[in-house]
Amino acid sequence: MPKPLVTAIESEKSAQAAHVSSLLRDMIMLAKPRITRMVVITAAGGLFLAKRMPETPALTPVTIVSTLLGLTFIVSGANALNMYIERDVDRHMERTKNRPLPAGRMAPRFALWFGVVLSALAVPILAVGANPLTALLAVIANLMYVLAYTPLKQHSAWALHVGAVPGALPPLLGWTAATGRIDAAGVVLFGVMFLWQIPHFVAISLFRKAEYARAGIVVLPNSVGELASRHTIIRWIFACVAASLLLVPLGVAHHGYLIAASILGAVFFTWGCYGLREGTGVKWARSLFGISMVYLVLLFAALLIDF
Ligand code: HEM
Ligand SMILES: CC(C)=CCC/C(C)=C/CC/C(C)=C/COP(=O)(O)OP(=O)(O)O
Repeated sequence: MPKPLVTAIESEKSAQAAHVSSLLRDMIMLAKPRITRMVVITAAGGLFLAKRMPETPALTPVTIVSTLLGLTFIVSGANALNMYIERDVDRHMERTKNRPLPAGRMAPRFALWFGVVLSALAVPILAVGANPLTALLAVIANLMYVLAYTPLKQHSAWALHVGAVPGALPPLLGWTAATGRIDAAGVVLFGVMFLWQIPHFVAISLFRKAEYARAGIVVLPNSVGELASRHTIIRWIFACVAASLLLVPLGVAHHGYLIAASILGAVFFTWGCYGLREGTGVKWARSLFGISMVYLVLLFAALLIDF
């Protein structure tokens, strides 16, 4: 075979390989992998915590794998559908403009089908591998995120409270996957997650308020102002920390958790209050966002380790 033909075939093959790997990267990007991973960690928290209850049936590997896989699929599907709906809005924000759809690397129909297929696949996995209640709640979370939260973002800062419902459901889904029931402790886990999301996102919207304004997304700092937003952060951190302690009287967590949750809560709350000082601007808001992540990871770790 003459050399130029071999070279042409090889370069064609390497172009195809590059195309496949870039498509795979974009499919992963559609799923918002870091948020999805964190959501699945909170679901795993609910699952393993419920296992501690004496009346919980033994957790089988099938239940564990189906719950975590089904949730990964349904959350990834929800994220892809959110990106499909927001493909034009995402073009206006620095943080989102390089996503596959606004950057023009992927056809919108592909993202739509990717989201629909992943979400649909999750339903039998959750219904059979865990139970129908878990599948039903997961579908509600998916629909609320895609059809209620996502369009509402353009119209009202209350979208945050709507989006916080699907965001808070995963630990309860972990709980129902293990127990087949909605119990008080599962509801408290839902409550902690719900309350945590308000300071998490108000902090983000403080350091990205100009971007959100440009994209036409209504966020608290642009509707009620900076100071009121900082007060909001403090109130919701307080409620979140108080709710986290309720797991102790409910008997699912013990002294080790109580100490850890109190210390973590005190740090989170103190840092929230620090935002009321003169001159704490974007840098503080960014640090509070970082602290919100560390708080959540360590709170769930303390819950699972407990002693
Ligand atoms: C209404 C609820 C929520 C809203 C509006 C929201 C919004 C956001 C936004 C806009 C970012 C990007 C921050 C930036 O870099 O500028 C972000 C990051 C993040 N969020 Fe949330 N979030 C919510 C709920 C959640 C939930 C429930 C979880 C998980 C349990 C979560 C986990 C994360 C993680 C891990 C990151 C960092 C991701 C990264 O570095 O790409 N969020 N969130
Ligand atoms: C079980 C199930 C299906 C749960 C759905 C859970 C889910 C995807 C939670 C994330 C919560 C959330 C509102 C994220 C931000 O979206 P955004 O649109 O504000 O973020 P963006 O601006 O980065 O697109």
